[in-house]
Amino acid sequence: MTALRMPHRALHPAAPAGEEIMQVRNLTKSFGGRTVLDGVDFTLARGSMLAFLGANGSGKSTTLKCIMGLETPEAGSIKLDGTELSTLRGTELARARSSVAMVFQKIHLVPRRTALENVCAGALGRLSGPASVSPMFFPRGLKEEAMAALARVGMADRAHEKAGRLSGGQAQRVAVARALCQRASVLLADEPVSALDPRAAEEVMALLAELAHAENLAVAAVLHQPDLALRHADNVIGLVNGRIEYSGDISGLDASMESRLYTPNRAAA
Ligand SMILES: Nc1ncnc2c1ncn2[C@@H]1O[C@H](COP(=O)(O)OP(=O)(O)OP(=O)(O)O)[C@@H](O)[C@H]1O
Repeated sequence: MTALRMPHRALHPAAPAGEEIMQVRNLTKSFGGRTVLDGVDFTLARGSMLAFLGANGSGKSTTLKCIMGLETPEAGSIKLDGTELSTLRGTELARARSSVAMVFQKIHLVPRRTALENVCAGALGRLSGPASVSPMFFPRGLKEEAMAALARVGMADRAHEKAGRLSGGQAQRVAVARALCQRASVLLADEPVSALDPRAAEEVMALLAELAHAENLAVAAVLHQPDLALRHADNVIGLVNGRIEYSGDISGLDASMESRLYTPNRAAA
């Protein structure tokens, strides 16, 4: 397993830790007349990691999809850096969205491209001309930035390996490096470690927390394991049937709260 090597210097100078970068208010979404998100409120702050917990179907992924614009909420407000996303169109919306990166459970790397090329692809939103259509034309500065991002996640020595030859944990770290190369200030992770073995899962969670704190990223991760949240997250949103059951510091995630979040059909009873 590749050792994590993390220089302390931040890759991109950022705003002060603790600054609220995203405010979500009254997020409401239904599918086929069934409400799956019911007035969800939360804030993402730079320099901290928020974990979304809750039983299957409680609305965790739908929350992230609404933020990413992959689902359209019926009501609610999503403000990024103070700007309501639903008021933006075209290039303004694209620019705002490019500051939000996503990491998925099924790692979306191009397997026949190298780790370095995959990381460079994080910058596609700001490239133009030939560089935007072929890795052959990626500028040297971008490759240097991508190498720094790979070093940041402990993967510099695998930069020229095809992504398809990496282990799940290594591939997920490359996906995180791609988000760094996107220069995102918000990193959303939907079950980022569900497909990884326990040790790789621990390493990737530690990496996400370390990046949140050292790079001043606002990280939000959907997790299925409360113990991972306890070890790595700063704050928790606990959902039950699309409603917030718990919102606050990780210290409030005790055994009684866990049982409230995971008792089958509790809210439906
Ligand atoms: N595109 C869709 N069409 C219809 N129903 C959907 C759709 N997406 C999600 N749902 C439903 O919305 C509810 C919330 O789903 P969501 O995926 O957000 O839950 P989750 O908490 O992420 O669950 P899991 O832990 O199983 O991934 C579920 O009942 C799900 O079946």
